[in-house]
Amino acid sequence: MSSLLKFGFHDFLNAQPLLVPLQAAAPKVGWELVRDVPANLADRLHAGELDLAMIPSIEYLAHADAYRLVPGACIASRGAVDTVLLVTRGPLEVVRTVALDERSRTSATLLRILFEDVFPPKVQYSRIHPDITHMMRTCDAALVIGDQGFAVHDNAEGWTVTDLSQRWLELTGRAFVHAVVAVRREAALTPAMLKAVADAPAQGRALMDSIVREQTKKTGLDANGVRDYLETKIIYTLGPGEVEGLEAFRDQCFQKKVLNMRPALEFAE
Ligand SMILES: C=C(O[C@@H]1C=C(C(=O)O)C=C[C@H]1O)C(=O)O
Repeated sequence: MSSLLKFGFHDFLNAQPLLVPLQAAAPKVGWELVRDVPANLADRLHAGELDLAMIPSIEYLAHADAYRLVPGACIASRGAVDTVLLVTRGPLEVVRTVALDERSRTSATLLRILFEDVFPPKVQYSRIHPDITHMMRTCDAALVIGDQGFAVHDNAEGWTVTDLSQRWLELTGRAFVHAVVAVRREAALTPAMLKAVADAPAQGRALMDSIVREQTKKTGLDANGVRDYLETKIIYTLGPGEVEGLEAFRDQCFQKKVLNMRPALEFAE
């Protein structure tokens, strides 16, 4: 009897509609869920400590030779997502230093792609703990992802907030794929595992009332806001439009030399 596969997942609000059904499936399909922040999950999958994981999409693209995509589920958005935000004080042309949320890999890359021609040359990036007050005290701008994003919308400091997914849509006309489920090539997924991932978006939708109730309690956010975010901002199904968005991101990364090849997307089966 083989041991349980280790399946890494982040714990942001946006992950809950996938995380809840995948956790419920664990005893039946034989995986153990491991929680960590997205950047750490990427490093742990790369090191072979995890067999599969929801990782930043740039990490899948950068290591496509070692991974396959698990079909059916992702974290994507089309237009304003509300939680992947560039916060700036003053005009963009004078930005010299940018604090990057240390948990992010995809949004940090998207930021460079979107703002390369807008920021003055030689902008300095540093990865730091996602505390917006600290970030803005130490840098001219900050990239915030995940639940921390909710806190910056109505800031009293007069900061300008730019939604990166909205910018991406304006630039490309496409959805943006923030994170995907990647599996190491040597790990074999059973048909039950593949089905559990593919079914997770629909199951998450069916469980939405209880997820909204629980997450409202946990985060202290407004219940309608939580529901709107999970039901209308985040896209959980990796469909043809999301695959096109991921390919467009890959192509932009290749053009801007963030990637040194244009890997074909290969799915686990
Ligand atoms: C939509 C979001 O996408 C997240 C962004 C990630 C990244 O920048 O690497 C990783 C996981 C995603 O859940 C968010 O942060 O709210």
